[in-house]
Amino acid sequence: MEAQSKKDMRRTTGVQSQTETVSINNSLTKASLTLSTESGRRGGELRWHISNDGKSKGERSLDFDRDVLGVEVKDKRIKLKAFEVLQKESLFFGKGEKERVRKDYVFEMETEEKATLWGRTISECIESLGRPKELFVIVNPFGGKRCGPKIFEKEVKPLLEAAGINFKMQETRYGMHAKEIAYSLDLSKYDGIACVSGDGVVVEVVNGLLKREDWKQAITMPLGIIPGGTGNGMAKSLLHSVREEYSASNATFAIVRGCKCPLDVASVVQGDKSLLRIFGLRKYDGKIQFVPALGYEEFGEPIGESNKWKGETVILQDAFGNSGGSEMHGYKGSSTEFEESKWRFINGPFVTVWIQNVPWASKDIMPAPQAKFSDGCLDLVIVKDCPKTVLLSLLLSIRDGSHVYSPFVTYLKVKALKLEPGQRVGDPTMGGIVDMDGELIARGDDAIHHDPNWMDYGTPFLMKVDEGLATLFCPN
Ligand SMILES: Nc1ncnc2c1ncn2[C@@H]1O[C@H](COP(=O)(O)OP(=O)(O)OP(=O)(O)O)[C@@H](O)[C@H]1O
Repeated sequence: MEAQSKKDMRRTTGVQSQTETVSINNSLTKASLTLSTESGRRGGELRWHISNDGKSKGERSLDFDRDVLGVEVKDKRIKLKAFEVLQKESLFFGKGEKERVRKDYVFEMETEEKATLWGRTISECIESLGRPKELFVIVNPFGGKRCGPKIFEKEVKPLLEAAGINFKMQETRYGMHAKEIAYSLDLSKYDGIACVSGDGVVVEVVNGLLKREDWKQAITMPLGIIPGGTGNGMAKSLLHSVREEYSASNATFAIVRGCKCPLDVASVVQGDKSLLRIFGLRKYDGKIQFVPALGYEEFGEPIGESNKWKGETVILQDAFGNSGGSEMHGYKGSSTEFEESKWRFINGPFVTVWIQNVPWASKDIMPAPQAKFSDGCLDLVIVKDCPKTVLLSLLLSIRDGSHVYSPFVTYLKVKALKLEPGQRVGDPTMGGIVDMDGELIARGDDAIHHDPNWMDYGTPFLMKVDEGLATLFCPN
């Protein structure tokens, strides 16, 4: 009989179910273990009756993919380590974002053999989901409110342990350390790199991977983002897309589950300097030239032949910021040429220009509601010069993305973009500030301290996108 059950459970297509008597909290009930195979992916759930004083109180179930971190068997007992959804009810809007809670369910089977068999079956089912087994975790102790190490200890580590994921954790010791780590890490030992940080450290990791000789392979390493900084637009964008509550533990669970999605990588070129960035040029005054994406060809004005953008030679810096010249290895930026494309332009004055690849710039600012992780486009959001009262309401509406309906906002998708920084709006003697992922990269005023790493404010920037070059762990 047991051999037969085992054989049934191991069939690889369709749906199989088996029911057993189990004891939960000293009360006997029936539980069904169901396995299914859909498009080669195995799924499964455990479902059981709840009763009180002999009266049925309905059913409960745990889906191994969506709700369970791991399983443990001891003697006749099976422990399912769950991280299950509690649907929060919002007073005004019905169902709110999904909140998860950590809970263990212990099922006592009739015999040790039955517990071993079900435990093994559940464990095999979870293993077939393609979850990571070994993770490298980078923690920025100086990100945001400097809570990275605490977030790791309290929220990340317990979930990784419950899921049986081995990890090596390293705190960054100085700026750009994450880039160095990604540059030299033995990637063959890991199934992913998780960052407990803001978006800045994730960008460093992408840049570090792209500087490697083996960058083509290295950039396929899945990256996980657990919010621990001030600018956590990526984590917010990922969780919000599936209505999951924005939290470090939900972001960790997305990594545990092992679903992946592609991520566009934007390269930014300025003469012989170059930066690779995922998204996020936040403030800019001046002129914009662009190659519109399909469906956005009517935006702006056409550029005459004589003013056409000619492109620039891409010479990247090496992993640690030194210009390497032609002998340098690593990724050389997007190779798509736009010289023959139909460039268009929009001139200022602008109040703000946002260039995003993800909808959220931080946990409560959504400048680009239409942005997609991997559509090969940059979302360009231009706030034109407008009265101060309008600007104030725009700044408020940017929290839910409704600013895009304002007549003072132009929103379009572009394939390539050239920025020519101009003077600050309202003060022709001052230049603006170019800020990327919250990091100052160029400024046009007479700053007392001029950082040698800043780009030249007067020289145009060219941005291009490499569609789906990197890979992210995502919640679904
Ligand atoms: N130990 C450290 N000491 C100083 N700087 C560090 C350290 N570790 C990382 N950094 C730098 O901190 C910067 C910001 O990191 P991160 O994105 O994690 O946090 P953040 O709070 O969102 O920051 P920001 O809002 O400034 O982008 C990165 O540029 C990184 O190089």
